[in-house]
Amino acid sequence: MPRTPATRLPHDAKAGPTKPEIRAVTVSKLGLTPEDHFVEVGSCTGAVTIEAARRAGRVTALERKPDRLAVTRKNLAANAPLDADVELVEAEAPAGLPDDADALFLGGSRNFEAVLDRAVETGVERVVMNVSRLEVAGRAVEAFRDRGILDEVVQFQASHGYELAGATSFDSDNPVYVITGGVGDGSGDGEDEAESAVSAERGDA
Ligand SMILES: C[S@@+](CC[C@H](N)C(=O)[O-])C[C@H]1O[C@@H](n2cnc3c(N)ncnc32)[C@H](O)[C@@H]1O
Repeated sequence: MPRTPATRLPHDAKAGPTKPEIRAVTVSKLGLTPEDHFVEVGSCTGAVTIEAARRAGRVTALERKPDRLAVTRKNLAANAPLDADVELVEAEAPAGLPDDADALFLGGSRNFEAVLDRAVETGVERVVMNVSRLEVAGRAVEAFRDRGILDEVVQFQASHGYELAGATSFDSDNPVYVITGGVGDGSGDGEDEAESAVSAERGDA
């Protein structure tokens, strides 16, 4: 199998990029295939957009800040050729979200509840949201659970080794919460699951 090229990000934005280790986990959770229409909220540097464009057939990337959308565009060009048809949209989601997404990634958290509502309405199969702030992560997990679309929450924290006095010490990145779910995949049976878990803990028959 040909080796996936490294993602080049010569152009910088004020936020991002999502770190390579988190991108690897994110695209794996999204399970992208060439049949998929992948939609991203908050493309910023385009780091996730580029990796998704190597896997999905179609990519729609939304970014509310025009200067950051310009960075997405430039970094995409720096990684050409990419297999997917890529459309960049300047919009603050849920505005601008297409109705036919198979996989949705929320890298930006503005209006995330309304974005999740749209995901439910339009039946998005796979939804992944990355959050670094604790309070937002808590609200986001509740929002997935309330809509019956929560599969799992994984917290990642990578540390990078560096040489110190002939040995290896580590610099740690901030932790990131990767929340995954989706519509119609049998996930998140909401109240039923919650009730059985509580019963099991209480030792009910
Ligand atoms: C943490 S950055 C995303 C980093 C990106 N994954 C990368 O690797 O560069 C979040 C971005 O989402 C954008 N954003 C937040 N909420 C948004 C929304 N509802 N619609 C569109 N863009 C949004 C912000 O402007 C910001 O650029």
